Amino acid sequence: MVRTEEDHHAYVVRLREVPLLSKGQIVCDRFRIEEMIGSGGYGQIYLADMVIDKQELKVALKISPEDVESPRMYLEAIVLTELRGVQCVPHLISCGDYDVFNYIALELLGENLGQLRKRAPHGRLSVGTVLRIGIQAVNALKVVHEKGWLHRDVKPSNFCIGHDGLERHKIFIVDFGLARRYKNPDGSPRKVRPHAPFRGTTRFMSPNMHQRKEHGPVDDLWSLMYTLTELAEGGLPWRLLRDFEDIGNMKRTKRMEEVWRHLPPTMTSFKLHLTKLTYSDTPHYAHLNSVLQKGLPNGVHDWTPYDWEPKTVPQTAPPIK
Ligand SMILES: Nc1ncnc2c1ncn2[C@@H]1O[C@H](COP(=O)(O)OP(=O)(O)OP(=O)(O)O)[C@@H](O)[C@H]1O
Repeated sequence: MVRTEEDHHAYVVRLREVPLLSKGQIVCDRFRIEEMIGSGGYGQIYLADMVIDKQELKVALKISPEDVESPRMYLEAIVLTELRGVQCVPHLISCGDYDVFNYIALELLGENLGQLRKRAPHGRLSVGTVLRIGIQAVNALKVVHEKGWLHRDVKPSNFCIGHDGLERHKIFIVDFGLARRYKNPDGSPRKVRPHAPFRGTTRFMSPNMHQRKEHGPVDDLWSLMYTLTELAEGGLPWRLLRDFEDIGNMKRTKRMEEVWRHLPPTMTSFKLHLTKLTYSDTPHYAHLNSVLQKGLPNGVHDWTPYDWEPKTVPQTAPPIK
């Protein structure tokens, strides 16, 4: 099915607003729908109860209409299968089809970072929280890249915190529907395409992606840098621009140091490292993490509560690995 741009817009609005499943509905004899907890351009996410061995487990059920979006969900299921056991990725419980939908059942997570930022005072998270998010996110991307995948849609709403308790101190990466394998089976990078099709979310994509250059691990890290900037500063300078080329131009010309009013000057080293990398280079993840670590305000440690956690977390809690 080919959709015009207006059709697609109407489709996305409908997906975001109108739940396709209703409370109490049983999906595949196993999942009882509670409520819709998220939606995007390609699907809806529900909180559901899954009955196993007479016990109930709360899960996230992501559904997507079985049409042009099917390949995206198949791809997501493949990537999540390969990433099973990786801590910063939600565990894939099962996948399949139901009625006119494809579905994947996932470990239930908490709110996404976009929601947490919008709810925070002045629409910003504290620097101590954002830099520690950055450290966890760099580690998460390192694992995904080492498994041979690029995420290609790194943005605040694609990171969630854990569902409850100490899990709310952890950051998970979600939505692998735009992922791409960039390594050959022997570990070498795949051949560079002269013209890489546009993928991801314009606001967060790297300057290279604006020029439709091949995506590499470095491009996910550019998107992470823009993600951290939005979380700490409350927005990105190009947030009101609509034109793809105008946004790309502003990314190339705007000095990020002028944008970082809350993030520390050490962020310059983060950006500098990215500017030196090309498609096939392996980023120096440990260097990026040490830059973020150095910028942490005095008195902020791994176990210091994040902005959304109660301030009563025991100060002796073990550091996050
Ligand atoms: N495992 C999960 N547990 C709880 N909430 C989740 C889970 N996975 C995703 N979500 C929520 O649902 C939202 C949309 O999920 P996702 O990005 O996977 O859908 P999408 O349709 O591909 O979205 P987009 O069009 O933005 O790429 C996320 O931002 C997050 O808030």
